[in-house]
Amino acid sequence: MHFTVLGAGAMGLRYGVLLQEAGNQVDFVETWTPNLEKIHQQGGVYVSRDHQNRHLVPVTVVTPEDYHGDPDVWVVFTKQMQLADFLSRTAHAFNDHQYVLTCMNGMGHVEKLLNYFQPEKLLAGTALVATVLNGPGDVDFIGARGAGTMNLANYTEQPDDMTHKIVTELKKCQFNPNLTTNFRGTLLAKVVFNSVVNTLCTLFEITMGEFAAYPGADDLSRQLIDEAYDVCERDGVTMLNTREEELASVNYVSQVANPLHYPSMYQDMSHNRPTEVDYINGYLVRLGQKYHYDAKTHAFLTHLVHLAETTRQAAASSTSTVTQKQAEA
Ligand SMILES: NC(=O)C1=CN([C@@H]2O[C@H](COP(=O)(O)OP(=O)(O)OC[C@H]3O[C@@H](n4cnc5c(N)ncnc54)[C@H](OP(=O)(O)O)[C@@H]3O)[C@@H](O)[C@H]2O)C=CC1
Ligand SMILES: CC(C)(CO)C(=O)C(=O)O
Repeated sequence: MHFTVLGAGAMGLRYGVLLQEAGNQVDFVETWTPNLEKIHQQGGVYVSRDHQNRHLVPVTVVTPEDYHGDPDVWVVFTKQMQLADFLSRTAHAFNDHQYVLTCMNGMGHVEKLLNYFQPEKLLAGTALVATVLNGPGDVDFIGARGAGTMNLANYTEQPDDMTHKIVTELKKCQFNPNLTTNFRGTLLAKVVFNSVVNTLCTLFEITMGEFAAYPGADDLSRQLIDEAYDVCERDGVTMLNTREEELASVNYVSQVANPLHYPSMYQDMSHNRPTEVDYINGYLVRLGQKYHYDAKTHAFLTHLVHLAETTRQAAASSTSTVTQKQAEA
């Protein structure tokens, strides 16, 4: 099959490189110039697994404007706030027979994708796998091959032949895909998970294992899970897990699967980039407001993340002003 990956960052590279290794034709489309330039200059991307075996994998990557292929499936892995720009710049290459698959965190992407793709060709899901971009053209797949899992569902909740073909290719890559027929329940399970783990680990600059080792972690998780479930249930979503199962999943992924991982939100915060919090905790707050439900803890955490972003960005820009003045003196 022919896959084109929109976003050659951490997760885009993980999916694209493994789909390519499984025998598919894979192209990448990227808007981040340093990444494009580095990959062109190196003749590919450096791939490691758990910081080991760093090796060069040849990949084809171009800007949206230079892309004129016609893939069977688009695989979309941008940050939520980058997606609208990616889509409008690549729109000339989209058509009605193409499928689109995304496992981005947060909510907001589905509506944007539906502006370009047929509802019956949209598959979305979640990826319980950690990946780190060390820098342009250099990616680290965290966790042993086949250790992670993913869930996916058709927007229409009606799998067709192509859905099964896509699942077969994902299986070959050992992504362990679980196909469900509950679209919103599948996506929101990960939003709830990320609203606890990504947000708290980011605020306290700790790994998932350090969070789970805190004796009060279950109390913190329960409060956020309860509020999130109160919101989702008001919206009529059939959640995949019970509240207790969701807590068990937070603990399993944090203690066993990825104890040493700093979630992707931390990776953004620590590099003074904006985070996806408005699409995770912020999404739950806005959804609650539709039903006059005040998701107070999620609102508070959303503010705390923005406060930390603002503080860090102000500190970074004052350091760069001082450095510039020293250079000029
Ligand atoms: N990483 C993970 O483990 C997981 C991520 N996801 C989700 O997948 C989607 C894609 O995320 P992900 O693949 O992590 O993100 P990316 O690796 O694609 O993010 C890279 C973006 O960050 C910015 N950036 C700038 N400088 C650097 C640098 N030195 N190193 C890395 N990035 C830099 C660039 O954007 P700019 O120039 O605009 O700053 C770049 O486009 C998101 O929705 C995410 O939540 C889901 C599961 C796991
Ligand atoms: C790897 C995982 C599951 C950890 O929360 C993730 O989604 C992230 O880092 O954003």
